[in-house]
Amino acid sequence: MRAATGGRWGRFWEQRARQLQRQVQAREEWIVDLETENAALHLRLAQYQGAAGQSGGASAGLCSLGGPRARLPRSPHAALLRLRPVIQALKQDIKALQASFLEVFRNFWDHLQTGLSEVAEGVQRAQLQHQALLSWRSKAGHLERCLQEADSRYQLEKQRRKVLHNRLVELKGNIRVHCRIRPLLPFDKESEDPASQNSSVPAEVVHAVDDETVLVKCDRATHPPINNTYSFERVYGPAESQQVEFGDVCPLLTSLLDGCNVGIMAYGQTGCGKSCTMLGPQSTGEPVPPWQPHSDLGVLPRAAGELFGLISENPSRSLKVDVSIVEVYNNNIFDLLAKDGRTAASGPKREVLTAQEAKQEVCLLTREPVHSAAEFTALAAGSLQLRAELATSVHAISSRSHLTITATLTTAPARGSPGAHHPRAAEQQANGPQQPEGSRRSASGGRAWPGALGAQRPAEQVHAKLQLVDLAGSECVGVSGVTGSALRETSFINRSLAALADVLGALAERRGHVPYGNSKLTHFLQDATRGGGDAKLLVILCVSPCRKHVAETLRCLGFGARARQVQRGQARGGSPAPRKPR
Ligand SMILES: Nc1ncnc2c1ncn2[C@@H]1O[C@H](COP(=O)(O)OP(=O)(O)OP(=O)(O)O)[C@@H](O)[C@H]1O
Repeated sequence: MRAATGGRWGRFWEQRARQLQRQVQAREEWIVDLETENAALHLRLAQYQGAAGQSGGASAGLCSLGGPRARLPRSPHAALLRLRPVIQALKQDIKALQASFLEVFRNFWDHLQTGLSEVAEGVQRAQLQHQALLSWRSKAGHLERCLQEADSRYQLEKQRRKVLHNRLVELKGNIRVHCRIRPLLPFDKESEDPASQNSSVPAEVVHAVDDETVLVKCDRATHPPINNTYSFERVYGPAESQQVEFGDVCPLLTSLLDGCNVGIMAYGQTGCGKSCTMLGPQSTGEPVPPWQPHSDLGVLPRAAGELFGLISENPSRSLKVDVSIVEVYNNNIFDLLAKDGRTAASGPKREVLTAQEAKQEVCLLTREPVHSAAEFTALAAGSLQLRAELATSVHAISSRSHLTITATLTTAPARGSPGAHHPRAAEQQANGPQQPEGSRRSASGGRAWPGALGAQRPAEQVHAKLQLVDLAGSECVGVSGVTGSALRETSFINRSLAALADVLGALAERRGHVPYGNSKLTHFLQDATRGGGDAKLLVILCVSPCRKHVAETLRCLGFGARARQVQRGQARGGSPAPRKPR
């Protein structure tokens, strides 16, 4: 019983204990919640305190706006009254700020609008330009096609023109004579005797009547009157320029490129303008004024320019130009390019050899390759320094020799040509007879074909030759006043010129024998003067207008008239078949 009662009480207290334990637990949880809430309230309080601090600072700021003495009264109403003007001022400031902001904004807007419209215009312009570009491009394409067509037409016309040109040259005759009257110069007066100076006969007695006629009119008391007219292919008056004169020479260069040998020769009395015509005034020691650098150039530099211009128009032909320069002095031939430049005398003496087909060759003649007009002229100018000159009473720098500048045009050797495999045979073919041991350098010009004999020299084909000849002046010994060795020179000059006249006379009369061999000059110039064929010769008669030289002038014009009578056969290579345009 007691045990049962004790068990009942035990369970009761056990339950009670559990109940109390649960209550304690619930109270602890509640405390935790309260503590959490308390912490949250503390946090909010801190936030409120912070906000109150800021508004306190703002009101202090407002008070400071009112001035140093402004103090917020204790009553809020009074404080508001004191703050009102400040607030009004602030409002006005804000309005002004707003207005200036609006102004700035409006400006910005205007700029933006302008910028946008400019961009739009730019885009429109770019589109238009693009369209224009497209249309120009198509026009350019069209023009390019037109140009190509025009170019091929031009090439065709060029070929036709070449054919016509050659026919014209043939019709005019392969030997042509021009006459150039130089102006009256100060030294003409100085050299005249006082009696003539006072005479009523005009100082100028030679006149160009028109482009083809020259008149010599002179009535002197002690001489029979002269009233002769001569006709030539072209007559130049004293005022006509070097350029005009070259305009008539130029077509011969086209013939040269077509394969014809061309000779251009200045003939006349001493001091009447041969060197000036052929070489330009520099050759006479008179510098060209710098303001007229090209106006006075003679035939040589102009022909060199034209030659290389024509060669460059057709590079596929690969024409090469070799130059040789020779002086015929006292009936001896001197190679001016073989000169080593250190000795004062002329270059080595060369002899004329007559090779097969009666073609002349000068043994061991130096041939210097040139690649431009400038090189050509410089080479000629260098060798001119070596030319024999003398001062006579007619001309202060009188040339005492005949000068021949020869440009040989060669084409590259054909593939498989025998010469290409046999250098010695090629050498002999190009150079004529074999050279002696002692003179090997000269045979090739040293610089032109290094290692001359035995060296591999290609078998070139000679395409054509251009010979520019500045003859020594014929002169009347009485007028030129020369004596001693100069007299001997004059005699050689006059004899060689007489031999030239004889050759032309024989050609004009079609004699069986043409006396080329009578002088080294005529022998050397066979290529240029020989009839029967493949050469075109232009003789430029240079005459003085002066009354004192009238006798020599008449002789010179007579020579020209005789030269005009020479009838020669058709030029070989004169009418090439039209080629396809490039
Ligand atoms: N057309 C011209 N216009 C102006 N001056 C000229 C003309 N032709 C020649 N002369 C001048 O006449 C002078 C003689 O000319 P140039 O030396 O050419 O004569 P040349 O016939 O070659 O004489 P030579 O046979 O004695 O060498 C030079 O002073 C030259 O400048």
